[in-house]
Amino acid sequence: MFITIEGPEGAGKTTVVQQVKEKLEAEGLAFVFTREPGGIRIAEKIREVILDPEHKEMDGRTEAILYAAARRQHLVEKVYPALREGKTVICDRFIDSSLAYQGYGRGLGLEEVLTLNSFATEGKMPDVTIFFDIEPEKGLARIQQHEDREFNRLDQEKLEFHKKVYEGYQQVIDRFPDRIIVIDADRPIEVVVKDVYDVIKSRSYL
Ligand SMILES: Nc1ncnc2c1ncn2[C@@H]1O[C@H](COP(=O)(O)OP(=O)(O)OP(=O)(O)O)[C@@H](O)[C@H]1O
Ligand SMILES: Cc1cn([C@H]2C[C@H](O)[C@@H](COP(=O)(O)O)O2)c(=O)[nH]c1=O
Repeated sequence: MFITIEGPEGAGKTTVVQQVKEKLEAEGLAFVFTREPGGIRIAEKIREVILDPEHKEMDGRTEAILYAAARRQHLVEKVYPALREGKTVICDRFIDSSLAYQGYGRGLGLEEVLTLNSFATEGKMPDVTIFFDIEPEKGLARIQQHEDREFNRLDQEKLEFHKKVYEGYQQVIDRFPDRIIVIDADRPIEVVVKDVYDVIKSRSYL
């Protein structure tokens, strides 16, 4: 199974996935946890280039291509080998982030970004995607409460951009209703952790 986690900034993806990971590892289950952009050396370097707040001049298409390049390398080096070994891969963000952020947020268009990514992934899509649903204002407020968090180039975009990304996600959910499971992320962490754990456990052993 290839499971992806999606949602706006500050939705709680990283926090919840970490707690779910601890629960699953305690049960001795063979899951691989990873993230995009990143997860392997080359993709982490691409991540630094994309998210560096100093790179304000980055063009939207350049951004989309860099995400797709990081995705390609991550799939080939980490995701496919794990799937071939029969492991379930849980990835924090994947193609839907590109559709929402670059396709809608940057206005490049869903079809164009899908085409670009189809080249990078050779059509590979997640088996299941868990969408952390929270209004962008609330997600941003969460991350702003934490002074120690570094604000990357995308975090620093105006609220208007994040609202477009959120609308983009709604379009993506409408486009792929069978794959995407929406979870209300505006609830206490332990409740969200339980929902995500239940989905992962049930979907991994179908
Ligand atoms: N359900 C929740 N209720 C309240 N606060 C939460 C909840 N989930 C996460 N948080 C807090 O919100 C902040 C953002 O969480 P986290 O970094 O996990 O979000 P994220 O979705 O990974 O964000 P990003 O995509 O921007 O990296 C953290 O300080 C975290 O402790
Ligand atoms: C995969 C992917 C990510 N993004 C954006 C979303 C976030 O703003 C950052 C990643 O930071 P996180 O703290 O790890 O969530 O990158 C994007 O715009 N397009 C993508 O394809």
